[in-house]
Amino acid sequence: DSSSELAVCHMLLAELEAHRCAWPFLTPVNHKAVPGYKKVIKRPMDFSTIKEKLTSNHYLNLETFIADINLVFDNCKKFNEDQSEIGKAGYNMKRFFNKRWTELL
Ligand SMILES: Cc1ncccc1N[C@H]1CCCS(=O)(=O)C1
Repeated sequence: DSSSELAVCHMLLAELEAHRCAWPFLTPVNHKAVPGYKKVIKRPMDFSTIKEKLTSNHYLNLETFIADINLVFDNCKKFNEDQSEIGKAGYNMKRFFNKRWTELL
């Protein structure tokens, strides 16, 4: 049911935030400090924004939550070179997330 799904979302988000490769994704990208980001990335997303949406009951179910998590990694892949530090962190986080939520299915 949706309350247990939301408990799963909280748990997954906590694990993502605790991951050693989470540092690029913990707060919104400062588009004033990152040239081109505002123009290129149409729907910015980060873990702190997801936590705020989760705690304010914005997510109706697991799939809307997973969609925002994947937006974080899709934005990362679009903007960052694959072999950059941030690009590699995004790839590691995506692999970790996919492994964890599929284990919960
Ligand atoms: C995810 C991402 N994509 C593109 C550029 C920057 C970022 N993240 C930044 C978040 C704040 C700290 S940082 O400035 O080192 C990295």
